Amino acid sequence: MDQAPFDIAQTAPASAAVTPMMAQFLEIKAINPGYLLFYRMGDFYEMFFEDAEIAAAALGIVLTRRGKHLGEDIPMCGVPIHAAQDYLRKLIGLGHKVAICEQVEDPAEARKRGSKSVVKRDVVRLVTPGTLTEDDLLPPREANYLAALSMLRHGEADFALAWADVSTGETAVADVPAEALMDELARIAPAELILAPATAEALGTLGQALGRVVLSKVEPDLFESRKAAERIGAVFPLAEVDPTAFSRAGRAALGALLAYVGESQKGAPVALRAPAAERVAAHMAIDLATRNSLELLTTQRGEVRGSLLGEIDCCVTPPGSRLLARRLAAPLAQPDPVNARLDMVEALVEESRLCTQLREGLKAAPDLTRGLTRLALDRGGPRDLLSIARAVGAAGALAERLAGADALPPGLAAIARTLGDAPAGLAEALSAALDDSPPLSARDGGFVRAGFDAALDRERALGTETRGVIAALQARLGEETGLKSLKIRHNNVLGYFLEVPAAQGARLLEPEHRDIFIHRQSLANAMRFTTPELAELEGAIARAGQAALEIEAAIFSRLVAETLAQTDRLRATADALAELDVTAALAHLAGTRNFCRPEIDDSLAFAIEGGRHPVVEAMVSAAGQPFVANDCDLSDAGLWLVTGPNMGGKSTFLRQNALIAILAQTGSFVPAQRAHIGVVDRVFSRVGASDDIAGGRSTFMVEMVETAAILNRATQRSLVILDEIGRGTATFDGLSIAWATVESLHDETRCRGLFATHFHEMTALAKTLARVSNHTMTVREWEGEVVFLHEVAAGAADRSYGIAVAKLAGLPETVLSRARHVLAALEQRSSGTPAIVLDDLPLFAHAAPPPKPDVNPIDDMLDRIRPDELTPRAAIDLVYELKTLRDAARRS
Ligand SMILES: Nc1ncnc2c1ncn2[C@@H]1O[C@H](COP(=O)(O)OP(=O)(O)OP(=O)(O)O)[C@@H](O)[C@H]1O
Repeated sequence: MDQAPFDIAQTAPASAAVTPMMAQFLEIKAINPGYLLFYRMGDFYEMFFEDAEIAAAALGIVLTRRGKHLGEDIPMCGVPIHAAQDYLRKLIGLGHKVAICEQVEDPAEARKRGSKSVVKRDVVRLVTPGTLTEDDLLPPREANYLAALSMLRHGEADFALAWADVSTGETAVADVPAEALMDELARIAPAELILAPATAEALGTLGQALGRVVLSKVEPDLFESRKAAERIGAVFPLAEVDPTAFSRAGRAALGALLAYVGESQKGAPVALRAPAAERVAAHMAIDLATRNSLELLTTQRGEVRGSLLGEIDCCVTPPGSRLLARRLAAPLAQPDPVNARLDMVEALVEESRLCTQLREGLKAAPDLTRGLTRLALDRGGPRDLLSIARAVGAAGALAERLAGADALPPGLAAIARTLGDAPAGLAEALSAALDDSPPLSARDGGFVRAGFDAALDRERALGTETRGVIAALQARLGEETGLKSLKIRHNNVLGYFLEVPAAQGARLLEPEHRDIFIHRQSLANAMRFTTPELAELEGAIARAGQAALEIEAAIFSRLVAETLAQTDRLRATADALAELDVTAALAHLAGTRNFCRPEIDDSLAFAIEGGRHPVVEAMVSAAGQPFVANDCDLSDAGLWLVTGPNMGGKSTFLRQNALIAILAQTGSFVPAQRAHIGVVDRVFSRVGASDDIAGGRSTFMVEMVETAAILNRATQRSLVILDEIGRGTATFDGLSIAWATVESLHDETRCRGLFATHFHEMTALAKTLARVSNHTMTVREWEGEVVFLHEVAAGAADRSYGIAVAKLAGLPETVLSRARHVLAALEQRSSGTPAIVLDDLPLFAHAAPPPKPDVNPIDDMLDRIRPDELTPRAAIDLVYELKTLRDAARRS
């Protein structure tokens, strides 16, 4: 511990030059710009100057002042070490980056250099949103990506992205054409994106659209592609990763990523896996607006609950959930790999007993990847080792279970082989050595099983025996001194000591005892002593404890080394476990939610029978209502114009078809009776009129920019979902834009599409455009009320029932009746019948409110009475109240 933690204050008079500690602080701060410096002082991390102001405000902790620097007070705040993790989580969550600066020498060493010398400190770790490895800083079921974006103005690719989840080691690289950049970033959704300042500038305001991503601008040097090759070579063996296999931009991005991760871990090895080279075209492209509108991984409020992922995630392990999220974010774009996944799911749908058993078995498999990474970074503990042992054990059992099944599809057979190849010997060695519930950290010992190591058992026995001897000593000294209340106790400050009540303490200071009892401390009620014999026993316990700790530390290191030597097999095991979990979860989902296997091929089919929206269905059935399934056939460039009342279910219908395509290409069964889909290369889903105030674009501007993106980028293979495009401007402008958009999608793009609109005029398009057809959400009118049937039928709606919906929403009757009046006039005008022009309507002359209905207050009260719920007392009160009402009525 630092002996002079506050020497900033002690040795810095107003006029003084910079103190040695302040000099050290400033030097470390200068080489870590952009980071809040957690500066270790004793049991606290302290922050100074602007860091203190930022952290105090962010964490809601007290900002104090301590000492002076160049005549000014130094703002300071601090967090205790034991709670540092919580504060770190908060700061990182707010997008801050933190440099952890520890004391890196024993204070005794510093003292040898002179009483004023400062303990050496150094930054041991940079904590940034993208480089977290600690379990309590990471949500277990979500990946946490760090991405590096490189930009080449000339060359093989415009941009390249390299990204990694530092906590699991998963790494990937992809060349990304400029037009696909935002889609890819939306897919990966990194927590932190590193880029050179020039790249940031080129992105301009696009960067803002990335939402919660923390942008870390770094030296352009980091992206130098020649240095990158060296860095790649230093981290991965050439046999595993050939730097020349990547494009120049890809190398630059990967090199920068490795450099940044290396720097953040400060000398610990970069524990990443050989990067997978990803092809952008291999995935269905889904841009950010579509992801948001379809609420794929999170809702628009940023919650998993209520999103598609939240609804379908039945995985029983966190790595399974992470893999499912990754797949859902990047559905495949070729039929074969999709069908291979579907074969696996189908096999488990058909073998539901096997599926249940596998899911049970998977529950026993802890998350081994994150533990493995922590061990590689020297940040792991005995619990991580035990998790690995248990996961491998579970893998073995699952492999056996799979081996018992016949005719597994190739994907499941491969999983069975990998699981069977899990390092069982290692798991046995770990389980034999480790206690069943070991502590988190190896530092305190106590995690090696009794009977595992003879030398350790001996030292432990010595400690235990000596404790027995101490108990005997207490009894003997009590006898010898005649002080029955004499007790031997232990605390962290004094170690072992004898304690007697204060009144009896004086006896032990008398000459006959003085040679044996050495006074240590006087308290109000007690006096504390030691004896040479006790000191010796204490020494023996400490030596045995120390020796035991050293033996345990050596065993731990050996086990870690043995585990890390199996890294490749362990990672393969982890991958197979996650894939099995996802497959079994999708099979379970298909079985419990009545999903069907989609037929996926190269055609341009899009034929859904009895399709449902998985999230709305769950919501509606939770409320005890049935969900109405609907067909949709857009095969061969069909465009459906969907009209119908507000609240009729148009948006639900549109989105459910996009979700069915996404689920199908993820390799999942789909909520439908039958589905035939020719692979979709991109899905666009737009809802008219949502604004982007933060991005500085008006409602209508957003709508038009997005419509332009669709018209420019959709292909014949795309699926386009447009929900009320054109509603954000004057009726005729909106109608003409919507009209022209549908024509262009029909004639030029020739994609499959669904278009919901309240512009009934557009239904005329079906007469002129061959593949446009009209569909409507059916309603029934009953006693002046509208009943939504949620059924899609051929044909066009004749009205929007907006006023009926407004009534449901509780608009006052005066406003409703006025609206009906205006509507009738407008309808008359547009149908060309006798001209009531709008000017004729007394627009601002409100109709008088309808007279209040005549309610007799006595009847009203009687209606409200529930006799069975009345106490005798309340009944009497009621009789009085009724009489009062009757009297009042007579008077009026
Ligand atoms: N197929 C269905 N079966 C049962 N209930 C449904 C169905 N579709 C929609 N609903 C219910 O109707 C509500 C409104 O649906 P939706 O938002 O799709 O209507 P809409 O026609 O798009 O309305 P608006 O034009 O006002 O945007 C949903 O929240 C859901 O509760």
